[in-house]
Amino acid sequence: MTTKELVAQIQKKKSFLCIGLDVDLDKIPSHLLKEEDPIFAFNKAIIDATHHLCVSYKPNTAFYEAYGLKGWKSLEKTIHYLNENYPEIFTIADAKRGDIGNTSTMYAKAFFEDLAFDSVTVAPYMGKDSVEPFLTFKDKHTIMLALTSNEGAFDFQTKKIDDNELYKHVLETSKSWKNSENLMYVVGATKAEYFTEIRKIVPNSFLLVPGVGAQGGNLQDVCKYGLSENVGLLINSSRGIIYASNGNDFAEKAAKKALKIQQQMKNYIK
Ligand SMILES: O=c1ccn([C@@H]2O[C@H](COP(=O)(O)O)[C@@H](O)[C@H]2O)c(=O)[nH]1
Repeated sequence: MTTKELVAQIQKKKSFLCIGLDVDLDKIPSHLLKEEDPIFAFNKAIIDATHHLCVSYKPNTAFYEAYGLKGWKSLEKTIHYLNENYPEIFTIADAKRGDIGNTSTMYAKAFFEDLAFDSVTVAPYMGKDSVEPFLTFKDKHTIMLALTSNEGAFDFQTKKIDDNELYKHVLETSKSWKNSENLMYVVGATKAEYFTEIRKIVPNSFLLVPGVGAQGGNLQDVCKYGLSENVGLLINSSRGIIYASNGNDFAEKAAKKALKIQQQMKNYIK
């Protein structure tokens, strides 16, 4: 998917919501456990109930890898279901990959070609040659960790090197990489006070913003400091939406939560 198509969806749906599909078998309604593939059954119901309220879904691959081959099959079924039934949705594999060049190429093939995701999250720690292989794929997007939502972000990301914080070096340096137009960045909603500085470095890039809901990030603050001319934000909520209920009404309750966020988002879209 191109960035232009993503922006058009945001304008059409008046939403920049990304729903996280972080499926934990201990948390889903017990009646689904009788299904042949409970993870896929859960995802399908959530997607069917919420697709009109969001522009993106983000399965975190950890929640699938944890169940071995069966989990990977559920991930594959989920991305196929999305691509076949809701091709307008921007899909994110939250896998946080990145390695030496030839290995990164294989990661990129796995997520962009085999699974056909629109984007994948990548860690910047190994530098240019670990990220550039992802950037060569046309109309695919590489979402690089910049300033993460967790407390540990302060261990390294905000430490100063030559008078500037590490996350600023990550943003600035990555702009010079080949095909950098295919980059987006992860910035945590819990770090709203940093968005002004971040926008000075990447005024137009899309930012994937996790941390609203269960982690306490605030949608209003993120919008105040993070919105760009093209909206430029994908705000993610996972547990706050998908586990709104663990009864028979789980999908309906998830849709209610998503609607509440979308109703706030529409006020920010011109
Ligand atoms: O900085 C980051 C990067 C990734 N995440 C991921 O986003 C979701 C958030 O889930 P919630 O349930 O809405 O808290 C999850 O998959 C994280 O691994 C993040 O939270 N922060």
